[in-house]
Amino acid sequence: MRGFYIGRFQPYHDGHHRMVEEIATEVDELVLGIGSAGDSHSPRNPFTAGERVMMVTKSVADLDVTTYVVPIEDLDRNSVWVSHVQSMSPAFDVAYSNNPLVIQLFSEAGVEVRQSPMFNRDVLEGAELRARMIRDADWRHLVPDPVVDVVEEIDGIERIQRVSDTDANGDDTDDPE
Ligand SMILES: Nc1ncnc2c1ncn2[C@@H]1O[C@H](COP(=O)(O)OP(=O)(O)OP(=O)(O)O)[C@@H](O)[C@H]1O
Ligand SMILES: NC(=O)c1ccc[n+]([C@@H]2O[C@H](COP(=O)(O)O)[C@@H](O)[C@H]2O)c1
Repeated sequence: MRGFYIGRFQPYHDGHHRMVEEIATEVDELVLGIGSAGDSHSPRNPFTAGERVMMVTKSVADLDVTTYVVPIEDLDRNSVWVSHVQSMSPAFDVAYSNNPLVIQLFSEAGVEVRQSPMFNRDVLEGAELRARMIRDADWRHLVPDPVVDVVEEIDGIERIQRVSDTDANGDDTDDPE
């Protein structure tokens, strides 16, 4: 059986990784969708699709499941998003998500959806990780080790601090959703 799990992974963190580890116990193969793949260099989406492909690929390398990492760009039309996903991904039998819109769209399209518990959500949240990166607070213990390496390789802290400087870029704030 093949599963599908999509996130923006800005950045990929230990909450995502816990979810992937749980999914790996239920499926033979797993497609990891890099959502909002066209977005980067903004406070909410600082990292490119390619950079997120590196974070995810290196983090799941040791898991006992075959994985495929597939960037998926956003569409203006929610009603055809599931078809768009299916056109970009290896075929899958079950989708995993805790995102209400994603759950609704897959369910309406007749795709089985499974949810997982939220792990340590007070800190394991992308917005919290990005806020820590911006203010130089400790974030490294909240992500898999390969993500630290990728952020360093791409000079990601300098990037997120620069694009979050409201004097330089006030049009895409990272306010809580
Ligand atoms: N701590 C967590 N435990 C379990 N699932 C999580 C956790 N954090 C996020 N998820 C789930 O992972 C998927 C992808 O989430 P996403 O990439 O938006 O991360 P996020 O931490 O919610 O980031 P952001 O704050 O940037 O929205 C969603 O289904 C989300 O509910
Ligand atoms: N119409 C669309 O393009 C559409 C609809 C639902 C989800 N998505 C994407 O799926 C991903 C869902 O991941 P999150 O759970 O991280 O929000 C996001 O990148 C989101 O933009 C896109």
